[in-house]
Amino acid sequence: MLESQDQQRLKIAIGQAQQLVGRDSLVHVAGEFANEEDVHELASEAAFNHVATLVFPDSVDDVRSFLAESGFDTSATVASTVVRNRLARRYGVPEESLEVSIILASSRSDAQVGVEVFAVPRSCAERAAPGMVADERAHDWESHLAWVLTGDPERARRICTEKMAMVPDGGGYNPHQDVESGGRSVLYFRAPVREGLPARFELTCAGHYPDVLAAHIRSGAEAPGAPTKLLSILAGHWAARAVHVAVEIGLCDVLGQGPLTAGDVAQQTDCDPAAVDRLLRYLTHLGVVRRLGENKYSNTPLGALLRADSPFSDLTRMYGGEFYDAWREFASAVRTGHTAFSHKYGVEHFDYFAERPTTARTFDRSMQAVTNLVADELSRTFPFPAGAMVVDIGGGNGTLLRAILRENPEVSGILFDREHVSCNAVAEHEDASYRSRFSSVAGDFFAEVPGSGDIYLLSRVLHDWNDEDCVRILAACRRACGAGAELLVLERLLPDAETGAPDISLTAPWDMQMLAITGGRERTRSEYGTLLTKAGFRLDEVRPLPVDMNVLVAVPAAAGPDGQPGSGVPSPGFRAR
Ligand SMILES: C[S@@+](CC[C@H](N)C(=O)[O-])C[C@H]1O[C@@H](n2cnc3c(N)ncnc32)[C@H](O)[C@@H]1O
Repeated sequence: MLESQDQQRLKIAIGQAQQLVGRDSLVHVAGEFANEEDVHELASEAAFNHVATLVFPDSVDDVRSFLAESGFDTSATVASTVVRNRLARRYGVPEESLEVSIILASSRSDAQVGVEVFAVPRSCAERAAPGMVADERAHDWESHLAWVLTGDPERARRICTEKMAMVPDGGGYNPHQDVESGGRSVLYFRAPVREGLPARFELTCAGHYPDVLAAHIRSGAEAPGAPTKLLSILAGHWAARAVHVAVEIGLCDVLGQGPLTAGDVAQQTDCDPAAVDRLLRYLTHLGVVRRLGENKYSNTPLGALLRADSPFSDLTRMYGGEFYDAWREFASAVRTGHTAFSHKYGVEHFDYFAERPTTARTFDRSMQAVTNLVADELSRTFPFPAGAMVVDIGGGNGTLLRAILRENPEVSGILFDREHVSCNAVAEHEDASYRSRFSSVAGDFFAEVPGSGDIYLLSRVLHDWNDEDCVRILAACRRACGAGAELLVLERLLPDAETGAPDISLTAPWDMQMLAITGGRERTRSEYGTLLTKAGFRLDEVRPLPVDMNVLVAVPAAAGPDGQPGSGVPSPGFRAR
């Protein structure tokens, strides 16, 4: 069924499309810029194509039926990648948890009246991110107007930004669309708000224009919004502090019991009512909480992640605690190349944890936040073969190994980590159903790692270390593993420079975290390939995982480290596929 809000949304999109069809539609939306000669020229080279909107039906067929009843023919459904990615980022959920379909529709009476509908089944949206439906309906972030260009895209881009006060808002190239014309390029803009029209514009044209796209994406950072953007960057640590304080005072825990007023929250957290009122307003702005009727607040999906039962609350404590204090010394890290952490505490962070059991536990739990998001997908991508022995090197408290052992009842696992970490981990797995298949070994991965493995895991270990140390860790794995073993390296990847695409992933900020805290770095695929080769492995393939993570699959090369023959005990030759 289509709820009345969605019916209304589709009716509005159809009405706008009917209104905009025709040669002068761009002039129509140009508002105070409608008299510019250039705008008229651009309008003559830009055919209105569609109005896009997002709805939450029971099923995609409900959208088709509604459009058919409204006099529209619909195309085959296509899976969306761009809108799905944006929604996943906005709500902090894995992309895989969202089904987003695209339905293109054109009016039977005038084929130029086009509507593009993004449809997310309501049950899927509510399951993945409770509150998404209401948020999207309230803010209308995904609606846009689209034109197809026949003229020069660079000229069009300049007219839009210089003559129509539009702000570049990303773009892309899809080689799979319009294949016979060399693919399709898309430029996105944010436009001055015009009463009743979406504030996002899309210009598309056949062909690939890498220089135009690069200039457009670059200028997004330099556009008239730059001062505002700079101010919000400078205020970035206020956001991190506010979220950290929300965790410290247990704000999201009390809101987890149900909607509360600022006064209730202040009372239950033992804080100043006026200050909490203002904090809640800022947390609303950040999307952590949402304001309901009767001056009550509730957690958004983001706020729910900050409750004490979520490892993200431990991550927040780490980032807002020792790591935040270390970041004050970031200038020293940039000047010397040595970690800000060691400047602050006089010792590197893993040694610091070894001396402080409580902080170490918080760190180990904090690692679970991301590991939980990738563990299931890894188990799905690699059906670990029955009888295999999985060795998780630097496996922390065993979250990843636990997911693998639960999912694969015929698989056994060894958790390998430093003494203080593996001791804690054993206790955590004591009552688990897979206990008889789980063992924990303490040691130092620079010296030696367990030798009986068929599949070795290095999850978010290598990015903690410099190249030289990585080769030492990998070489220890290479010495331990037999010819038929496999090594799975889980890491984020920096883009290889030659793609020229802007890096909007989480990898670049995390590279700074590695510089400040661990002394390691994030790397490109080819940089990991080089390290693996040096240690006697061959990088075979890379597969994506949620939250910008990847699994790099490597196998022992014929020669061992630095060209020496491998010396590991031969394994039975299990393959993780
Ligand atoms: C960033 S954590 C990753 C934890 C886990 N693999 C995950 O992905 O959630 C890095 C791990 O390496 C471990 N580690 C650091 N130095 C080590 C060493 N010399 N030998 C063994 N483990 C070490 C740390 O204790 C920590 O658990």
